[in-house]
Amino acid sequence: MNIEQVKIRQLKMRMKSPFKTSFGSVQDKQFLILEARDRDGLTGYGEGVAFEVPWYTEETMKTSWHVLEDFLLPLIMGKEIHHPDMVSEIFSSIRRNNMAKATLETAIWDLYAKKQSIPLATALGGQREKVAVGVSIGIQPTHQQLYQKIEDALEAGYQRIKVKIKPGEDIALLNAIRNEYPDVPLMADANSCYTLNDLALLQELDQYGLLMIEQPLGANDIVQHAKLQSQLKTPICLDESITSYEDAEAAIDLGSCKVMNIKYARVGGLTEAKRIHDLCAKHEMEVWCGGMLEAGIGRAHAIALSTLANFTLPGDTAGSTHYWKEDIITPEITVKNGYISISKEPGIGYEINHSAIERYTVKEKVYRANR
Ligand SMILES: O=C(O)CCC(=O)C1=CC=C[C@@H](O)[C@@H]1C(=O)O
Ligand SMILES: [Mg+2]
Repeated sequence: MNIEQVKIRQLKMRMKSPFKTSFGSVQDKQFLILEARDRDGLTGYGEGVAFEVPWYTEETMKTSWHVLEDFLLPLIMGKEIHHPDMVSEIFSSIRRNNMAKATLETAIWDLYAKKQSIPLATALGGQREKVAVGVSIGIQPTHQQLYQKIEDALEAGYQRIKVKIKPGEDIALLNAIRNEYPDVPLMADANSCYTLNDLALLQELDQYGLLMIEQPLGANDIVQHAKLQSQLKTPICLDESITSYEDAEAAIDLGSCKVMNIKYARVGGLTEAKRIHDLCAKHEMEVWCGGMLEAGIGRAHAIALSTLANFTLPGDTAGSTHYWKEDIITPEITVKNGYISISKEPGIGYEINHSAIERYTVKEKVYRANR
């Protein structure tokens, strides 16, 4: 592969309803799409998942664009790239900025798979023909509205329900859900809103039979989670804290979690996500694929990743209609009986809905390799 042209677009897409967490709310989602074309005229696509506000990680859509334009594209364009695994090595001189890196790295994985005429899932070493899917439900204005969302999700076949909790909306909320749905596979995501001072409260959550509690403590913490896990029955799942293979290694060594949420964008791309997956498999730690409220291109990458053997738990890879009136890929991603079937088409396995992309684009810029 030799990338001769890259187009970065900023898209603005309205979600069907706002997605609210302990740190903020999003409805008009703005994000990047990157198209990387190589000398043979084939194009790979990546999605930049950083939000407009740095509340999940330190990156934003704008920092991603800046880092791509000024640092990452110059390292890649016009260079011979034999395999996408080379990309993370090439990027190693640039610290962190993982979501920016993943935007370009995933486009190169898509391009690579298209060049080989194989599905991206196969290129990554995935073997599943379908992947199990759960759903993540943001904080709702009332319990009734939350129940309605849970009903809809169960009806659509989703295999587990994830709800968001925060101080003041935790015990009472889970209690209410468990009264209505005693047996539903349920987990709670705290997005780092507790500290070890909340130990007693977190221990109270043990009674609700949660599959896991996601990221209860600090977004960068690995040490305190180990202390907490040793005093909780509920398995801890780390999300924000795991930004690299080394973080995953430390969390396994210290016993900071029993489950890991792998988001390829949070760790800098599919190659690093695969390494973390393999490490977890070696240590018999189950993993699942997290989501970033992506549109179809980012979702397709996450779904391909989820075909690896140790993604044994349902991921946050809800189908297109869960968030969007119209997705930017065709066909749209559909969930049947709790599973998404893996496309046999080359690359991400979905066509790009160019007319939708054009309509949602608010800004774009083209970059060409210097010859
Ligand atoms: O993409 C999805 O469907 C799941 C989204 C989701 O739960 C999250 C996306 C982004 C930030 C967080 O709020 C949250 C998470 O922490 O996993
Ligand atoms: Mg999370």
